Amino acid sequence: MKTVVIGSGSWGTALAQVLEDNQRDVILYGIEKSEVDDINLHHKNSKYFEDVSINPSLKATMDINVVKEADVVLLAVPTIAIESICQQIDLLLTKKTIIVNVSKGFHPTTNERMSQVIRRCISADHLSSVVSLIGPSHAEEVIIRLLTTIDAVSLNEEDAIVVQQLFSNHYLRIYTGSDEVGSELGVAIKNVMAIASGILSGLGYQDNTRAALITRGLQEMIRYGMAFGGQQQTFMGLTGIGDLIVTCTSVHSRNFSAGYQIGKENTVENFLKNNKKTVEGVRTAKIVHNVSKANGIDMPICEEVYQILYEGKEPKTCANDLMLRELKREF
Ligand SMILES: NC(=O)C1=CN([C@@H]2O[C@H](COP(=O)(O)OP(=O)(O)OC[C@H]3O[C@@H](n4cnc5c(N)ncnc54)[C@H](O)[C@@H]3O)[C@@H](O)[C@H]2O)C=CC1
Ligand SMILES: O=C(CO)COP(=O)(O)O
Repeated sequence: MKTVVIGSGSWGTALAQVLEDNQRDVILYGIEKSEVDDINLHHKNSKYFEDVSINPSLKATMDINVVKEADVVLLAVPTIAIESICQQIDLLLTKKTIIVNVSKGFHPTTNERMSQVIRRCISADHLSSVVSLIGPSHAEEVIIRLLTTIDAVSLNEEDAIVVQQLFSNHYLRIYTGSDEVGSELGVAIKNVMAIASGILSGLGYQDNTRAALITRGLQEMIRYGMAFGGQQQTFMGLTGIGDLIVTCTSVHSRNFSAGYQIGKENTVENFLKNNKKTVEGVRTAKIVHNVSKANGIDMPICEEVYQILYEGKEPKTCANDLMLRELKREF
């Protein structure tokens, strides 16, 4: 099985190393010469992983033609680049390929989930199926082989098992799943909750507040997910509560860190001016705002995050407004 990992950023590098560790036939494709050279020449990807040596057998390339012979192509690029990369590789693929998606979020203008974008852009002749490899997994920990569990979610169970077998090893355990809607919505919306969690920490709130945020945030994820056909049970799993916990509590999380800065400064201004990192929750907050309004889904935490990011509302006021909403039963 020849696998091409597209995207020499943090997650692409960590997952390509998993395959190299598993002695699979893998190559990493990148568009940044500095990243590709760093991997090939120094066995590092210093931009993302300071002082971490990666498996010296892992090779990277800037030649996109490597996808021609691929059986599996894993897309490890931000959601905003998924459509263009799919259009690009569809011209090169020569057989039915398993496309593995690891991005968490939505298409920036159509609001489609990632697997919907991939199915739209890769022609049927070139697509075996889409498998989403998603769950609680910071690249910074997978690259140093710390124990991690995630899901291979697909409408095609056979392909989900292929991906499960390909990636599983002593430090990465893959479960399979078939609730594509619930899983993809869970991992997308948890990024908005992670921004909220960071904001609350930045404002100085502590453990009680974070527990409340995670618990009530999960309820919003379930409400939104079930409105579009996701199964409640999925939100109790790795792509629901699992990913929500890791992202809302970790300093590795770029979404949490963005929120922390915004909360600490009690304004979004500097973050919007200076951020260069992949913070998927920012665009997701806008999409969740638009879609929940259009469909009458009550998403109070996501709405306050949207107000902070896009309407310039003060974080302190948002926290206060959430607390002073009309009182109600928990369930
Ligand atoms: N970093 C992590 O721990 C995890 C990230 N993810 C998700 O994975 C996705 C990718 O994120 P990261 O790897 O973290 O981002 P990153 O910011 O670390 O790296 C992104 C990489 O994509 C490359 N890229 C951008 N456009 C491209 C294109 N058109 N063709 C080829 N390469 C292109 C960039 O050059 C860069 O190397 C995001 O949706 C993120 O939410 C999911 C789980 C864990
Ligand atoms: O999705 C992730 C962990 O599961 C990565 O989170 P961040 O994008 O916030 O770093």
